[in-house]
Amino acid sequence: MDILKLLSRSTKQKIKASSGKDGGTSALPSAGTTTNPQLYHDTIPASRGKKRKHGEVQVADETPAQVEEEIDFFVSKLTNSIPKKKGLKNDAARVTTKISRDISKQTLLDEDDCRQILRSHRLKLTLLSANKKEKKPKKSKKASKKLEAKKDGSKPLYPQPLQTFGELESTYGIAGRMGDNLAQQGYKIPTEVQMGSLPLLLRPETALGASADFGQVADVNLLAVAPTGSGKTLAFLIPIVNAIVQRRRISEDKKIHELEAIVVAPTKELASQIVNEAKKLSIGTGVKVFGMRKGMRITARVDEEEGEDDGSSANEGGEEKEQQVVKQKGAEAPLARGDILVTTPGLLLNAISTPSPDEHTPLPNVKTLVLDEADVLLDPLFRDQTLGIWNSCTNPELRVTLWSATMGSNIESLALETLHSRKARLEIDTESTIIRLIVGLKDSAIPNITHRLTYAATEPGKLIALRQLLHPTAKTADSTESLRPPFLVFTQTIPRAIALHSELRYDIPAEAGGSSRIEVLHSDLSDSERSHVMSRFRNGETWVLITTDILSRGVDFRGINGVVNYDVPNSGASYIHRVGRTGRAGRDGGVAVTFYTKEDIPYVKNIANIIAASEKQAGKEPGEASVQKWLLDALPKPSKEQKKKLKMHGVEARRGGLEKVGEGKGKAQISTKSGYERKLENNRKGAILGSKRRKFAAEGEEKPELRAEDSEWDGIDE
Ligand SMILES: Nc1ncnc2c1ncn2[C@@H]1O[C@H](COP(=O)(O)OP(=O)(O)OP(=O)(O)O)[C@@H](O)[C@H]1O
Repeated sequence: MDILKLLSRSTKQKIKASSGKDGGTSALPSAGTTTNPQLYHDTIPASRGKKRKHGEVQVADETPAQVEEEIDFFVSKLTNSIPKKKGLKNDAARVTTKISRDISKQTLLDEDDCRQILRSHRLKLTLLSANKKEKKPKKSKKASKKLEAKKDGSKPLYPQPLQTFGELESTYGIAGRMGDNLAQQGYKIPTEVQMGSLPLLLRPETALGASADFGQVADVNLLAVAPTGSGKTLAFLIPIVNAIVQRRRISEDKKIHELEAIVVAPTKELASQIVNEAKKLSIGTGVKVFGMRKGMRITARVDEEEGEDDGSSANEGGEEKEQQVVKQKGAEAPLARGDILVTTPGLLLNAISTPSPDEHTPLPNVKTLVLDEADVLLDPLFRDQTLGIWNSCTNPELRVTLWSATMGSNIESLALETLHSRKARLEIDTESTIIRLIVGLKDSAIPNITHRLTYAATEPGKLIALRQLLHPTAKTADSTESLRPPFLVFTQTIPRAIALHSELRYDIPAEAGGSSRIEVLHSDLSDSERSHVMSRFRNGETWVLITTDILSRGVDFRGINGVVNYDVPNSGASYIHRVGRTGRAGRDGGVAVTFYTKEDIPYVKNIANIIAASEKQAGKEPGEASVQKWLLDALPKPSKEQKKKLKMHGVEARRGGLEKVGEGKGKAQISTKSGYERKLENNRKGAILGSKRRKFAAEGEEKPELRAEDSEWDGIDE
């Protein structure tokens, strides 16, 4: 079925590739081709990149040609689902693994080669130290910069880059079964963030080799800033799963599961995606992964025989092997079992809360804490919840890794401070360091998508423009105005998403599936509705998904052709994450359309700058730029105050619902509260209920029931 044909009501359409190398429909992310997943592979001078032994260096560009992978958004992908039986079924995958293993049986690179390869992939690694900066005498800007680099202890690092997945086994000692699982899923070439982080997290002493002149290689903490869709999930999961597999290998009782790693993510959708990825990686390893659920008890240690928990559902009943129950929440509360817990911060914090508001029950066995979308998790609104979890991890060997495509420098210093103060509190006498890994240009949108910044003048103008994207007409036969499904549409608020959905639900002709092809997802829906909408969109039953910023971060839909910012995002970071839902894993052909009206003019310069930087990275000539220089110059620069207001409340004029076309002045003002205010209100309600509950608990009375919406933080929304 040709969706576009049906959507355009049989209007003939010529699909023009936006940026694909091979032209035609194949350049669309959902149309089938995937290129090298790496975004940056500048050439290395011929004299560089040689191994000291075994001749030629196996730089990523020279790895065996990547097999073009057919992606059909409308057919659920086999390798994306968890195979029911253990073991490799695919001979080709076995052969690939074997080849990669053989390739990588080589010695390590010297520092100079490492530097060249890291540079060619635009990887920058720096060791940051929590040592307080000393006051500097005033000097020229240049001189004082140099001085700071010395005094704050930061130092460039050139660790071994991971060049093939085969090296994971041969050089970094990951379990063979994990290697097989990676091959089975078709991973061949590591992305940049995987190249830079995996050696460090798996075997820092090997990765840093002679360059490791700092003492604390054992507890490498990492802050990674890498583009959207660049494979950060795998980069943080491989080391966690591997560490658990290795520890379990030498453990006397293999049936005991300790909670060893926690992954915190801002939304339920992202958390459940991570659970799924972790399970795929752990097949056949004995590692148990589970997602946090409301009311779950956390135990530090559980015997496998006490009941099976495949992690997909909470396990009822069961007794703890050891009396290390973190929180007793009633006999019928499900017991969380496993080695890796994936959670939103509110859910876990609730599970470990104690009668004292400043204290949480410790999680002594947790050795790795991962903050995915760390900049959101450490944003003032959610900071207390995240730091509450961080500080509850009392293991002296705790390693913390922070990941995002955007990271303010305040997050860096907050992370360093937290490491430092935690160590001081636990009287750990080692230096607090973080290795910062930056891939490409920090805080920028991916270079492999096409951006369109479209002036729609008014709200009705936006609706007309969106309909135009849905119903390409003969006049726009070059398809520059059309957008091929599947695509995502972002609005500023929940009411606007709902209103937009009801505006458009009959825009898809019945013969193309009708209103069932357009859906809406937001945090006011129940958990089951949310996961139902997600799976329908993932397997291609829904073509257009209208949503809020709840889906702007981390969520990975493999074959999305486009993103429409129906409402201008609240910040530059939000733009980067929203548009990063397309063009994943280096795929070409994604389109990001942003509508703006006269109300948005004070705020769009930021977005225009991000687009310009992204296009510059992509090597576009000034003539090809989608934002002309005159527009960049003409747009007003928002003040700090304006930016702050926008981030907190969104565009003022849009804080209600969607203005109904043709209704004149009678606007459909559905709500006057911004998402931020609603969250604050919810958090406040939650805090009041929480303190009431603690009071009751302290007095031995029955606690008041915590309602779902109070007990759980839904993450960023609106
Ligand atoms: N080495 C690889 N080769 C090919 N595909 C990969 C590789 N690593 C990851 N991927 C795929 O890339 C996609 C994006 O990965 P992932 O969701 O981890 O990105 P991310 O960096 O976390 O993005 P975001 O910043 O949006 O959260 C996934 O579909 C994943 O399977």
